[in-house]
Amino acid sequence: MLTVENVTFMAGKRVLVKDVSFAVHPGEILVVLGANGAGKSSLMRLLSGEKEPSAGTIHLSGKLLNSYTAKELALKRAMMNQQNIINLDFLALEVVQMGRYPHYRNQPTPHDWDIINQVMTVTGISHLSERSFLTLSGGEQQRVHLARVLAQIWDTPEALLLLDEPVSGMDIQYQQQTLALAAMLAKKGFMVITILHDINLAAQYADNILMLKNGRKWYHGAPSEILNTKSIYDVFETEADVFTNPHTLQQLIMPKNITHQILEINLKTITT
Ligand SMILES: Nc1ncnc2c1ncn2[C@@H]1O[C@H](COP(=O)(O)OP(=O)(O)OP(=O)(O)O)[C@@H](O)[C@H]1O
Repeated sequence: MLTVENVTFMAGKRVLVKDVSFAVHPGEILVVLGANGAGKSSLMRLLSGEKEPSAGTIHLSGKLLNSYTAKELALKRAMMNQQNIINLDFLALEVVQMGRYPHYRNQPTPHDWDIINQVMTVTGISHLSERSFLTLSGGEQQRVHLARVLAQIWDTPEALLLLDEPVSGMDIQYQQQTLALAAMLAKKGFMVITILHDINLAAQYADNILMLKNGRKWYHGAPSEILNTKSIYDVFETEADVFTNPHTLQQLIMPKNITHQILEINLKTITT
């Protein structure tokens, strides 16, 4: 279980995360939503142990997150960052292999290779294994990074999987596959926390949603409880219609067309 209690994070005098509390249980997929600059990535950096809270505590499996050694943490949580920059000329296979580094000494064992092959299959990148990472498209690179992160924790159920905008560069097929995979891992006992910008994907795949605004927890609960016109306006300052999909009973969010507002602004600029 992951327990976040009254966590605040400051960079200098700037408050990026303010007094946030929530818990995630094994088997749960939590989606973090919020406007640009709301503090989502800052929160993820705290949950991964990359940054320490300025106040409050984070416990992973009952132990204070910051008391884990780097090696222990590498076996208990994996994080896919928003920007994964690799400038060296590695093969896609070598990038995925990096995810297994914490598990072996000199060479990957047959078990490690088995996992590397499995994660490359489920992320649809087996055919890219001998390609130079630098020559891959944005969406392909993202899937290679996802495979690398999955390789790290694939054989550790109850591990914490942190995904910061994992599907942003992916086409609709891989968006669905990636989130279905995350949901499947949650069902196997992993704790999955993912930042998404697409509220419809959140409605489709989240067990719970955490909506942040100005670094604070604004809403937290099941999609059916918290996704509505008011919460979307509160958090995104955007008017949207929220329907219920008659087949799945999940929310469908349709932002209102605001072309007329933009035209008004442009018109004013042009005529002054
Ligand atoms: N080191 C820092 N020093 C000062 N301000 C920072 C620092 N890091 C982030 N910020 C600011 O804190 C706010 C939250 O940033 P964060 O990256 O967590 O937002 P986010 O919700 O992930 O946004 P996005 O959706 O655009 O990725 C932003 O306004 C950002 O400019």
